[in-house]
Parts: sequence; C-alpha cells; structure tokens
Amino acid sequence: MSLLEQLDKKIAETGGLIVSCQPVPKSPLDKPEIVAAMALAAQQAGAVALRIEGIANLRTTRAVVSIPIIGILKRDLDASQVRITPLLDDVNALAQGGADIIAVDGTERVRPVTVAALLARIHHHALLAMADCSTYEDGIMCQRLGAEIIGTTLSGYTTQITPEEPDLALVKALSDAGCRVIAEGRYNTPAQAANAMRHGAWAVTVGSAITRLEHICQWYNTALKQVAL
Ligand SMILES: CC(=O)N[C@H](C=O)[C@@H](O)[C@H](O)[C@H](O)COP(=O)(O)O
Repeated sequence: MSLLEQLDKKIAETGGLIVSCQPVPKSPLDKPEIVAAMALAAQQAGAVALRIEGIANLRTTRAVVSIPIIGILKRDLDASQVRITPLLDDVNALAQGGADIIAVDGTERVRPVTVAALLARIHHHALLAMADCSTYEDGIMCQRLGAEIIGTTLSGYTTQITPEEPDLALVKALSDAGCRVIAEGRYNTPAQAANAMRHGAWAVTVGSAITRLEHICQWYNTALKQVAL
C-alpha cells in the first residue's frame, strides 16, 4: 500500500488530525527532545501525521515516532519572503533526516528556487510533496506541477492583515478543483477543524492550539482581561 493509501485508511478511521509540533522560537519548549515528546504524545492520542520543522527536531522525532512526518525547514532569507523550505539543499537535508512528506512554499513570490525544481527534488528522493499555498491560483499551479498535497497554510500570511478565522473558502475551492487539501492555519478549535473536513479537506493540521503554550495562554489572558476591564 502506498503512503497516500495508508493515510487515506487512517484518516477514514481516525478523522484526519495532523499535529504540527513547532514551538515558539526561543521558548523554553523549543528543544528537540521536547518537540519529539510532543510528537509522540500526539501519535499516542491518534494523530495521523506530524509536521516538524528543522533537522535536529526531525531526527529526534523520527527516532521515537512511527507515523508519517511532514518535514519543513524555515529560513529567513535576505532576498525573498519565502520561508518554508526555499532551497534544494533544504529538501536534501529533510529527506536525509527522515521526512516522509516534504512541504515547500508554493506561492508565486520572488524566490531563490522555483516550485517546479523543489518538487522535482522531493520526487527524486521518492517522497511526497506538499505545497504550502496562499491562494487558489497558487494551489492550482502547484497541483499542475505535481504536488500530491496542497496546503492552505499560507492563506492570510502573504498579506498585511492576517484574519482571525481560517480560510474555509479556499479549502472548498481547491477541494472542488480536485486537489488533495490539507487545511492548515488558524484551526484553533475542534469545531473549526471539523468544518474544514466538511468543506472537503483531506486532513487538517493544527499547530498553535495544540503545541504553542504561549499562544494558548495569550488567548486566555486576552479573554480574561476583557472581563476585568
Ligand atoms: C504561516 C506559517 O509560517 N505557518 C507555519 C507553517 O509551518 C506554522 O507557523 C504554523 O504553526 C502551522 O502552519 C500550523 O498553523 P496553526 O499554528 O495556525 O495551527
């Protein structure tokens, strides 16, 4: 059975939750052994896959979990706003580090390496490619280029203002167009994640609401402060 078929089966059985274990940078939780522990806990709690950033986190996590890992590498480049897996060497390193699926920025922004070249390198390693997209046009382009999975990851992050709600309309439009869609970005409640599946998502990735303690505390603090005012 191919990895996609295995995932199809697991998603049908358990509902399709992917857990992104990306601590806030410089957080006391930003340590490979803590990322790996969160990932193992997510696996034990029924996650179908994980999303892990960085090679040390990937290697440490790979050693303790058995479910598929979507690997990414984030970089701050001078000449491009593209942050997620922008370079061919990043793809090579993630493949060597044990990723099953590699996600790359799939937007049409100025970039050091084309999406086509990144996807070709992922496929050269015989891995699955996920394209993190911001718009319908990005998604369709990446699907045509051969990305097996289209993520709505970057919707709201290539514009000045990031909305509070997740982009369910984009999930629906891409799913209607025949893409295998991972809904990702601001699915902060179980109800929102379930709604993504109703809008045609193949699976839903949740990060902040499960693994970023500082964000969750901030949501509570904001709500509690409003009562105190
Ligand atoms: C825009 C961007 O760089 N997103 C990143 C991609 O890996 C992560 O910072 C997000 O946490 C992830 O996509 C999950 O989303 P949320 O944390 O909202 O559940």
